[in-house]
This record gives sequence, C-alpha cells and structure tokens, in this order.
Amino acid sequence: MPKQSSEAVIEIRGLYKSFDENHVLRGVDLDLYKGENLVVLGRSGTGKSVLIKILVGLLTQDEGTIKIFGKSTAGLSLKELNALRLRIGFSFQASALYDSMTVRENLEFPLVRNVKNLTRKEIDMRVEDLLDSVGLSKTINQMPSELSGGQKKRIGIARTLILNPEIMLYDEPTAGLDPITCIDINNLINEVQQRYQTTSIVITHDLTCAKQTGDRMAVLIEGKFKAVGGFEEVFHNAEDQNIQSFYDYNFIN
Ligand SMILES: Nc1ncnc2c1ncn2[C@@H]1O[C@H](COP(=O)(O)OP(=O)(O)OP(=O)(O)O)[C@@H](O)[C@H]1O
Repeated sequence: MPKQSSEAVIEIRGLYKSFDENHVLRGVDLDLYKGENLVVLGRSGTGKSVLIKILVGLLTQDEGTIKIFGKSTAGLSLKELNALRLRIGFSFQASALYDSMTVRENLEFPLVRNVKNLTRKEIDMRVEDLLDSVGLSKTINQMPSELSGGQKKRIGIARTLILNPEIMLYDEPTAGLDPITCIDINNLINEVQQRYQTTSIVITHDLTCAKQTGDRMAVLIEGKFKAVGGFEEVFHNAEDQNIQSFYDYNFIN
C-alpha cells in the first residue's frame, strides 16, 4: 500500500443531515488523505450512503463544511460543481450499467458525453485499456444480462475509471457477491489504487473487504465517526461496545 500523504483531498467538518426527525449525520468530521484507501464502516442505515451522496452533491447537508481539493464546495457554481464531479468517480452499489447497451457502449457513454473531440481510435484505446485493467477484455461486445454479478461490478468500476477520476467512491463494492469474488473485487480496488494513483473511500459493512482494502478505517456510529485508524488499532483495542459488537457480529456471520 502507498505511503500515506499528509495532503487532505477531502476535509469534512461538523456535518449534520436529518430527514425530518431522523437525525442521520450528527457532527461528522473526516479527512481523506491523498493516495489512501479509507474504509467507511457502519451498520445498515447509519448514513454511509447519505455521506457519499452529500460529497457528490446528490444531497445537501443541513450544517457543516466540505473542502474538496482544498476548495469549499459551498457556493460553487453549477459549472464548477460539474467540473469537480468529473474528478470524483462514484461506483454505485448496484453497478448501474445500462441494460440496453453492450459493455463497450456502457464504457464509452461517460467518455463521449464528457470529453469532446476524441477520435474513434482514442475512445477504443481507452475502453480497451480499462477492460484490460479489470480483466474483462473478452466481454466487450456482451450485454450486461450476460455477465455475472462480479463481472458487472468490475465493468461498473471500469466505467467509473474511464474519466480518470482522482477520487474513487466505492459504495458496497462486495455486496451480494460470493466470498471468492469478494476477494477479487478487493484486489481490484487495490490494483486501481496502485495503477491509477487514486484516493478512495470504500463504503462497506464487510470487514474482510475493509481489512483487505483499507489503509485506514472510519467507523460511523450514531451519526459520528467513533474510531478512525488502522484496522488493528480500531478493532483490536476497541473499548467502545458498539465497535466491538460490530466486529464480533461480522466474524460470527
Ligand atoms: N432521500 C432520503 N429521504 C429520507 N430519508 C433518507 C433518504 N436517504 C437516506 N435516508 C435515511 O437515512 C438513513 C441512512 O441511510 P443510508 O442509505 O445512508 O444508510 P447506509 O449506512 O448507507 O445503509 P446500508 O448499509 O444499508 O446501505 C436511513 O434511515 C434512511 O432511511
């Protein structure tokens, strides 16, 4: 794993978000350092996806500040926000491939839409390079319905990478996969980090995924990060009962 930089690419301070009486985020502070894979852990419904959606502008916080690449996201114009979004790749929980498009067309779509004046050859090279990176060159003309769950996840990751994002956000990358395929996806996340020098947030409640991919863990409990640090540091010395039971629960199940 790469040496952790001290340069924060995302700085979150005092973030609050409620939906009516449901107070989901209650004072979230977090720094994401350049080059690291930071795993955000938390039980179902604790607000992990809400946090990610706020980061990519799909939801707005009630209170608190976010700086991305040193710049506050508050008051950005639509143009600036769109430019920022292109630097952040969001790999959705459900891969979100277009069922009516081939793998090639799925990968081309964000490229053609967002990067002007590319030649056919440049598009083909980029698509082929990304498919090669995720080990699925042979699927280029297949439809998503012909792919396994693990292959869909890989194609989803390739599609997210096609715009060369500096930050990758993975939402439950191993959800619904068998244990061996989970290991493949975890390895892929690490390969992406090395090959494309990305900085990532990996959202999961899979502790194996957390251990294999995370340089640091951040555990979201009751709307706040209760522990942030290396896997051993967070789990093996956990005094907080919530963190301990989260660990026990994962290893029993
Ligand atoms: N758009 C919304 N409107 C109202 N409530 C919402 C909305 N989005 C999320 N919530 C609520 O916020 C809480 C946190 O949801 P979130 O999806 O972030 O959980 P999570 O930690 O990602 O869970 P999981 O691990 O199951 O994906 C839940 O109680 C959910 O019902």
